[in-house]
Amino acid sequence: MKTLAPKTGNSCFGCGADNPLGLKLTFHGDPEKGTAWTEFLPPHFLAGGANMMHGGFIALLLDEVSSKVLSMQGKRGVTRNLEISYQKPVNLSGPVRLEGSLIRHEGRKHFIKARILNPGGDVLAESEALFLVFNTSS
Ligand SMILES: CCCCCCCCCCCC(=O)SCCNC(=O)CCNC(=O)[C@H](O)C(C)(C)COP(=O)(O)OP(=O)(O)OC[C@H]1O[C@@H](n2cnc3c(N)ncnc32)[C@H](O)[C@@H]1OP(=O)(O)O
Repeated sequence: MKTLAPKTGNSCFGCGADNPLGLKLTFHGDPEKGTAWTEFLPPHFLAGGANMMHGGFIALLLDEVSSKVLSMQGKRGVTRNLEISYQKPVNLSGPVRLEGSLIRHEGRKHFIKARILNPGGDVLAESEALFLVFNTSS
């Protein structure tokens, strides 16, 4: 098990310590299994309408936990493709869990699935992403 905490000098909206507007998320994961996860209480400024999270922020969270699957393995890459299925509203009144896992990789191309769950375990949104990694030769 590995933990990635926000670092000084990183202004990433999702995980950096130096973005005053950022979420400052800490992630956990298993590099060998290719997984990453976190749990947090979404702030209300992520709202879209009513008490629901904005769909763009849902995409951000899925992208973020997907990228952390790679970070856990010491890999650096960027999102080439992100396909999202919005299944239920993400309610802003309670905590959410983000989960990501590596499906497979073909050289620099890494295929990663991710999802957002409520405390009851309901899947609210899920995604499949293609990341292009810059520091792998396998
Ligand atoms: C410096 C580290 C910083 C690390 C910083 C980490 C920050 C992480 C933050 C969270 C993640 C982000 O939001 S990152 C920010 C959002 N993403 C970006 O800004 C990336 C913008 N896009 C790009 O820069 C570029 O498209 C790249 C580098 C990703 C790829 O360019 P490229 O090398 O020219 O390759 P490209 O032709 O586009 O396609 C790559 C391969 O994917 C295949 N491909 C494309 N779509 C699909 C698809 N749906 N399913 C299957 N395969 C696909 C193509 O056929 C091709 O296969 P083949 O012909 O090779 O076989």
